[in-house]
Amino acid sequence: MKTNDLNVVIAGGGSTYTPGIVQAMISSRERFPFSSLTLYDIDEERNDDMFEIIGYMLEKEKLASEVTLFQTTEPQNAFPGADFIFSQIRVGGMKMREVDEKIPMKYGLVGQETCGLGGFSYGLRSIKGLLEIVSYVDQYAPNAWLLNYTNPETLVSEAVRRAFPDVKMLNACDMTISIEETIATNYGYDRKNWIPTYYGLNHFGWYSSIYDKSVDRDILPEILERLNQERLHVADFNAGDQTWQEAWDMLRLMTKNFPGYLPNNYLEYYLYPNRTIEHTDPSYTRANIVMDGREKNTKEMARKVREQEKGEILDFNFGEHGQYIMDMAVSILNDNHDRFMLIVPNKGAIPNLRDDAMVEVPSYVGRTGAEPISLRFAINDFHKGLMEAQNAAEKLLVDAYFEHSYQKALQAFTLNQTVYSADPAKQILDDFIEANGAYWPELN
Ligand SMILES: NC(=O)c1ccc[n+]([C@@H]2O[C@H](COP(=O)([O-])OP(=O)(O)OC[C@H]3O[C@@H](n4cnc5c(N)ncnc54)[C@H](O)[C@@H]3O)[C@@H](O)[C@H]2O)c1
Ligand SMILES: O=P(O)(O)OC[C@H]1O[C@H](O[C@H]2[C@H](O)[C@@H](O)[C@@H](O)O[C@@H]2CO)[C@H](O)[C@@H](O)[C@@H]1O
Ligand SMILES: [Mn+2]
Repeated sequence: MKTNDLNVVIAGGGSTYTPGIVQAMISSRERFPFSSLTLYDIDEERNDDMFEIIGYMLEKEKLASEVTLFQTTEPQNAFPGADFIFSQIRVGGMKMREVDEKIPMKYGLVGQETCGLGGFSYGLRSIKGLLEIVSYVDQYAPNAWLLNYTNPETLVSEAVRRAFPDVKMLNACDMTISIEETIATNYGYDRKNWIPTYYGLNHFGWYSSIYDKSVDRDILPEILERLNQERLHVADFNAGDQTWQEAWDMLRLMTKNFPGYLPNNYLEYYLYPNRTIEHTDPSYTRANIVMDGREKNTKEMARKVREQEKGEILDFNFGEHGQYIMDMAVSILNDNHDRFMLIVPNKGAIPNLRDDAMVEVPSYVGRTGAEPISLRFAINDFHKGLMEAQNAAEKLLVDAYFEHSYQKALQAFTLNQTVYSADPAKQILDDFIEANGAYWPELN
C-alpha cells in the first residue's frame, strides 16, 4: 500500500461536510501525506462551490503548491489512482429529505432522516447511489479504501455487504463520538481516556460501560447519575441548535426510565415517537432548518471566495466529524489498531444476535481493516427484542431493493419499530413510491 503521495477522492464533494473533512486532512497531513484531492459529485454547481472553498482553504494553509485539487462529475476521471475515498453522498438532496420527513408526519408517524419510515425512504434511494460509487471503486480503484459516512448506514452497509462482499470499506457514524464529546465537555471529563463498550444497530444502540483509564474503573454509573441530576447542554459544535437540545433532553428521559445503560439519542424515535412528533413542526422539519442554515451558509462561503471578500470567510464547525474519519484513515495507513465504533457484520460480536446482522460495535482498525470486538456477555432481552425486530425490518427492506418486491417493502414498513399499524405503513409506502419516482427501484 502506498503510504505517501496519497490520492484522495471525496464522493459527494459538494457535501456541506467537505470543509470539515478537509480541515481534518490538513491538520493530519504529517500522518496522512496526501498530494491530490478530487471532488466528485453529480451536481456540477455544488461541486464547483466546494472547489472554490477548498481551494481557498489550501491557499490559506499555504498548501496550494503541494496539493493538487481537482473537481469532476465523471467517475472515470475521479476514481482511477485513488488510495482513499471518503463517501458522503445524499441521493435526492435536502429536497427529498424534506419529503422523507413530512410524508410520515401526515399520517401521525415519526418523520426523520435516518430513523422510521423516512429513513427507509432515504435508504432505498441511497442504496442505489452508494452501490454505484462502490462499483466505480471496484472498477477503477479496487485496492483503495472506501470510508463511508453515507446514510442510512445500516441499510447501505447491508446492501454493500450483499453486492460487494470483498470491497475494502469501513462504515462509520459520528453520533457516538458526538455523544461522548458532549458528555465529556458538559461534565468535565477527557474522553481520550475512555474505552467505551457499546452495541446496537446504527442509530439504535447502548453503552454498557465506559472504562476511564485515568481512574481505572467504569465511570458509566456516575455519568448516568450526572445525567439524572443535570441538564446536558449542546456542545460548542452544535451551539444554538435547538434540535440538538431537544435530543439531549430526550436522552436524559431515556436514561431515567431505562436505567443502567446510556442509549444512543436516536432511540427516542423508537421509544417515544409520540413525544418526538409533539416537538416537531410538520411544516418546518429538520431538512428546512438545514437548508436555511448549513446549506445557505455553504453557498455564502463560496460566494465570498469568488468575490474575493476580505475578512473571515470560513464559517463551519462540525466537531469531531471530519477528524473521526481522518483518524480511521491514519489508523489504516499506519496499522495503528486504534478503536472506533463501526458498522460491521455481527459474526458473533454480539453473541446472542443473528450472525448476519449489521451491528455497530467497537472495532480496532489497521492495515487489513476492521477487527470488531466480541462482547463478553449476552445482551438483555429488552435490547435484543428491539434490535431483532428492527434488524428484520431492515433486512426486509434491503430484500425489497434487490428483489423489486412491493410485498417485502410493505413487510419492512409494517415491522419498522416506529409503526403501530399496517394501514399507515401501506399509505406511506404508496406515497413514497410516488414521491421518489426513479430514485427508487421499481417495486412489483
Ligand atoms: N454517518 C454519519 O454519522 C453521518 C454524519 C453526517 C452526515 N452523514 C451523511 O453524509 C451525507 C452528506 O450529508 P450532507 O448534509 O452534507 O448532504 P448534502 O446534500 O449537503 O451533500 C451531499 C452531496 O452528495 C451529492 N450526491 C448526491 N447523489 C450523488 C451521487 N449519486 N453521486 C455523487 N454525488 C452525489 C449531492 O449533489 C451533494 O452535493 C448524507 O448521506 C448524510 O446523511 C452521515
Ligand atoms: O440534521 P443534520 O443534517 O444536521 O445532522 C444529521 C446527522 O446527525 C448526526 O451527526 C451529527 C453529529 O452527531 C453532530 O454532533 C455534529 O457533529 O453534526 C453531525 C451532523 O449534523 C448523525 O450521526 C448523522 O448520521 C446524521 O446524518
Ligand atoms: Mn450517524
